[in-house]
Amino acid sequence: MADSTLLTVEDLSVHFSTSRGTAHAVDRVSFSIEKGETLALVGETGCGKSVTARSILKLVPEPPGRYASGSIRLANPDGSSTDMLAAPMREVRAIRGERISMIFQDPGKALNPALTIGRQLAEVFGEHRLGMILERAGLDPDKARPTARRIAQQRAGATRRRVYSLTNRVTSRALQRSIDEAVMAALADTGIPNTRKIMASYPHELSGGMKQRVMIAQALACDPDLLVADEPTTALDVTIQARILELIHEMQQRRGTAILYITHDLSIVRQFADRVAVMYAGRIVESGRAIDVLTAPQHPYTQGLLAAIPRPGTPRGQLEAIPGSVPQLIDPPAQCHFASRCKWAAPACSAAVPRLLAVRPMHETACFRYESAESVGMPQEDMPARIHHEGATAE
Ligand SMILES: Nc1ncnc2c1ncn2[C@@H]1O[C@H](COP(=O)(O)OP(=O)(O)OP(=O)(O)O)[C@@H](O)[C@H]1O
Repeated sequence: MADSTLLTVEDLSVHFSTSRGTAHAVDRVSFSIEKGETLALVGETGCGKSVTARSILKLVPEPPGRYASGSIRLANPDGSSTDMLAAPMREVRAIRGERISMIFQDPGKALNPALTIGRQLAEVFGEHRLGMILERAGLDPDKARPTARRIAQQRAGATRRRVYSLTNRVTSRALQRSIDEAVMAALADTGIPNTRKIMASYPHELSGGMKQRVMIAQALACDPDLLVADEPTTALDVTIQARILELIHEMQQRRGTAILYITHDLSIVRQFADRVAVMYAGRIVESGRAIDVLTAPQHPYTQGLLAAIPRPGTPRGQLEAIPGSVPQLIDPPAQCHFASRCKWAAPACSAAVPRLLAVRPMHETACFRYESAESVGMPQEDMPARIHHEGATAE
């Protein structure tokens, strides 16, 4: 693992047992994330983005899921690495929240139904942002650190009497005020009005959009090395979306956080991602720097996705949608999954799985058009013809 690499996913396959057979939700996926960079994972619904994201935190339910192959290695500060799939659960749990945090599509899963919002966020702040809390309270970190932890625990459920038995009353009040202020500010940052009322509420008392914002505030407060954001803003209106993206960006600047951003929205990729990986039917079919993939896409699927984006001034009905739908993932045949939807498909495409091949530095695509006929063992006439795309430099 290079010094600058934070996470390396290698040959990851995740299968689900279903009554109809084995669903190959993620099929031999490899990618890496550098420290501080934003990698966007894009693709249509059902192509395996969320399962990939959950695998990083080892959150795929087993059964029905199963990690069929691969490793997910997180670089440690001492130069070693932890394979999230092989590490003991105790170690995986310690990494969740502390080094990798996740914003889920469904906020319900990330919040504890039994605690008020104020209490669960206080715990996160007490655990992960203690330095900032102490500074704001005007306290000496060396003396006040254990006290602050206890107070955060108390806010998160321990008994008041126990905390007061352990702490000095004045320090305790200053800290509690500081934690509450930090929590309120974090909630207000995500556009939540009336933060005091929200802090006193339980998750079930909040709307979906409100819960989503609480979860985002919680994930950002963890100050992780890696934030995995799975369509974090889909349920939110456009102004709030822009604010959330700004907050994520601010944290990245402050902390050097790496981000895996999962989205359908290619305009977000354009604005925020350094690199992009395009997934189709469980596999990565193209990856590269965002600018290269967006301006000179090489895979017919990526080209189709980009052609389907509505542009200002495009008359209705003139958008090029990709014909057909994502194929079955149950016991899939060993072939290019996109062949049935591809206008350049040739016999070679149904005979084998295309490998990811560099078409220029840092830009790879899995399409037989970039293979030579000899390497695939096909007659030239059975190979798909290469096409030239505007801006492409690959021959
Ligand atoms: N618990 C499960 N049991 C069976 N199949 C599952 C399970 N979870 C996911 N899958 C399958 O894995 C495939 C990938 O799903 P995934 O949620 O990763 O897609 P996605 O690209 O994130 O889509 P979306 O954008 O809609 O979330 C889908 O075909 C889905 O049906």
